[in-house]
Amino acid sequence: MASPAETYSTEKVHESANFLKSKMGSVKPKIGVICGSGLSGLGELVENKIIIKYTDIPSFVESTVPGHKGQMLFGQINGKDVVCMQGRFHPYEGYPAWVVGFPLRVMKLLGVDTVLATNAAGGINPDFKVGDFMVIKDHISFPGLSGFNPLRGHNDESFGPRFPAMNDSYDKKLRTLFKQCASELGLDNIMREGVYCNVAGPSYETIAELRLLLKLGGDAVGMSTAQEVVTARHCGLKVVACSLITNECILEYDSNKTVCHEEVLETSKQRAQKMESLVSKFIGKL
Ligand SMILES: O=P(O)(O)O[C@H]1O[C@H](CO)[C@@H](O)[C@H]1O
Ligand code: HPA
Repeated sequence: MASPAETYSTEKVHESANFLKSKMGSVKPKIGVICGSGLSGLGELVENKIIIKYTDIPSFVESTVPGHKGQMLFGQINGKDVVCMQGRFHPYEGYPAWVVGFPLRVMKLLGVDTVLATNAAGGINPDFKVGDFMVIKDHISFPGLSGFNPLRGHNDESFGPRFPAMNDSYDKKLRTLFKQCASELGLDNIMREGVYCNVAGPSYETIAELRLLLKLGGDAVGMSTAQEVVTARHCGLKVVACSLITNECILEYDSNKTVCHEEVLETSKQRAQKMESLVSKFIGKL
């Protein structure tokens, strides 16, 4: 079993990438896909799959969350070479922020230039419905704002600058293309765009916290993605990201509803096929 490296080192990221290069055969991925909770089915789109368990990759850690398979796939989606993370790492699993972002630097070294991240998220915006897709326009990362930033510590200049800009994190042209693909598939009625609030988890939010997120301009909430996006943007990868709204956020004290991970996984299962069609079409157009 791979154990988490104590601190980030340039050698370790090169070691992981070199290991993967020795396994990925003739695949030359320019596109990296990250599967969110319950969305591992996106990996089924990968043809001529080469499968590598995270636990076999030097300096990778374990994926411990149900709905995250914990393996890296190489192959083709809709004719394009891809690397696909079937499962991601979350800060609440106990991993430092840089460990959560580590695979993005590995992807960069593998030749990736565009990352498509997916996630499961709660819908804060009252107009959103369970089962909607939300292309992410921007994020608010509460862990990031309070110091849990994947770039904290020594800056590896070989990847990017000490103070990278994040105002253009979610690529406008890719967002437009993603929405256009949704239109072509007749998914306009479930396609939204909005701000993803990244919280630390693993407890879901209180009503007062959700009301705060709504007031701050958040449309959806989840416990991932921001650390990956910050790491990706730091090293110049383009990013497009899509949330699946898997559950309603409870904003009223007299509600008798609640949220649980089983509901999250169930919604993901129900929407898996639509997400797969959308991702496949989008990748085909990159
Ligand atoms: O963001 P992903 O990995 O899709 O998963 C989301 O679903 C889990 C909670 O149900 C949390 O891990 C949250 O971040
Ligand atoms: N809150 C936080 N993370 C989540 C949620 C939620 O409601 N749904 C899926 N991931």
